[in-house]
Amino acid sequence: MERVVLITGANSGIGLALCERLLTEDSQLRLCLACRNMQRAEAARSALLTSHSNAHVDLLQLDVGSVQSVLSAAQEVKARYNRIDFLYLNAGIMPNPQLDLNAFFKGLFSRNVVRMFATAEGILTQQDRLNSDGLQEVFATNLFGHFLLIRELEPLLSRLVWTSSSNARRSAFSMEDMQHREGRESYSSSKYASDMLSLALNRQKNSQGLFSSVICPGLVMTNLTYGILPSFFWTLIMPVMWLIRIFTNTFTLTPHNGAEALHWLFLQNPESLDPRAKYHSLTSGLGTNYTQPRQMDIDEGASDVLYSKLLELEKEVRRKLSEENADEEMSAVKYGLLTLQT
Ligand SMILES: NC(=O)C1=CN([C@@H]2O[C@H](COP(=O)(O)OP(=O)(O)OC[C@H]3O[C@@H](n4cnc5c(N)ncnc54)[C@H](OP(=O)(O)O)[C@@H]3O)[C@@H](O)[C@H]2O)C=CC1
Ligand SMILES: CC(C)CCC[C@@H](C)[C@H]1CC[C@H]2C3=C(CC[C@]12C)[C@@]1(C)CCC(=O)C[C@@H]1CC3
Repeated sequence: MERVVLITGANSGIGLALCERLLTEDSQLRLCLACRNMQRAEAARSALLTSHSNAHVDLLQLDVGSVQSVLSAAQEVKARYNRIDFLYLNAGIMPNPQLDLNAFFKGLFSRNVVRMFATAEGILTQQDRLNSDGLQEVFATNLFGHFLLIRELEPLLSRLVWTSSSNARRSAFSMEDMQHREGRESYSSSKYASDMLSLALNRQKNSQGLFSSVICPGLVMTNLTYGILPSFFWTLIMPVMWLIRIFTNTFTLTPHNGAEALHWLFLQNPESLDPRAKYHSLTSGLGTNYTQPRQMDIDEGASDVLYSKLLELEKEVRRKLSEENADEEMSAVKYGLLTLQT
């Protein structure tokens, strides 16, 4: 039977590499590339069809950072498919990243140097902003849009896989400020929230046949990392990166390597997976790829609280949206009446 796989943020980086790997694994697959920019989506589709000429590759317009776009895209998915075998929640952003060079050089000579290279703890901050839905952009894109998509598509779903990060950190997340309006680690906070949400989804939905997993791709050279340091700089220091890989297997570096755990999960029976584990893509000093589960630092109770808070926020945004739509209808009627009178 043809399996249907939907991938958000599939037009570049790890998402696109995953598409390549899945098509190589199963040529009968129906892939749906959910992207915000259709030109970039078309380019990705062409690239995939060059290497897999008979592949079924569909495109879906989806901006996960916009409530209206998620709701419209979900309608479209329901019209097109009667089930989604795998939903990869991969789209993500890290806007305006700032590297603290002082902390980086201090870290180089500390006991935490390997940890710093693996997680970027203490050396990376971001500047976030409000989007047009009145939500923090990083939270909306990396977490809430995906949550809404799952809620809309729930009856069609069986497997969810989140692209999280080693940068996800408990101390960056606050339940009182889940959108991270206050701090400067919105990326870390959103990724920790996705880890929690995955656990909550497993607790709430496993009995109904829905399973969720989280992965960490390691440090990968993509548009996201080129936003932290320019691509020429990364190319320049590539020999150093290969050297560092001997000490930390988290420097996966290529999108293909980074997609290792995403691909590995595609081959696993969901019942055999640990809902409290994050599955890491790792690459050894000799360049061998493998997947390793590592326990996440998460409370089950807290994950349930986050789940309820997301449900509340969902209600609120839906109410706001229907009020806005009603207002628009009213003014259209008023405008129509006015033009009729004149
Ligand atoms: N690179 C790394 O080292 C690591 C990456 N990750 C995570 O991996 C995931 C993939 O990122 P990566 O491949 O590195 O980076 P890329 O920037 O190459 O890929 C991100 C993808 O997400 C898409 N995207 C961003 N915002 C939206 C949106 N609002 N709606 C729909 N799609 C959107 C991008 O589309 P567009 O091209 O239009 O911008 C792009 O296709 C992210 O979740 C990231 O946080 C985690 C750990 C490490
Ligand atoms: C000499 C070089 C190796 C210096 C590079 C220093 C930093 C730019 C990087 C060290 C650890 C990296 C890292 C990320 C970005 C680049 C570093 C901060 C991520 C935050 C990228 C996105 C993620 O999700 C996790 C990565 C963790 C490690």
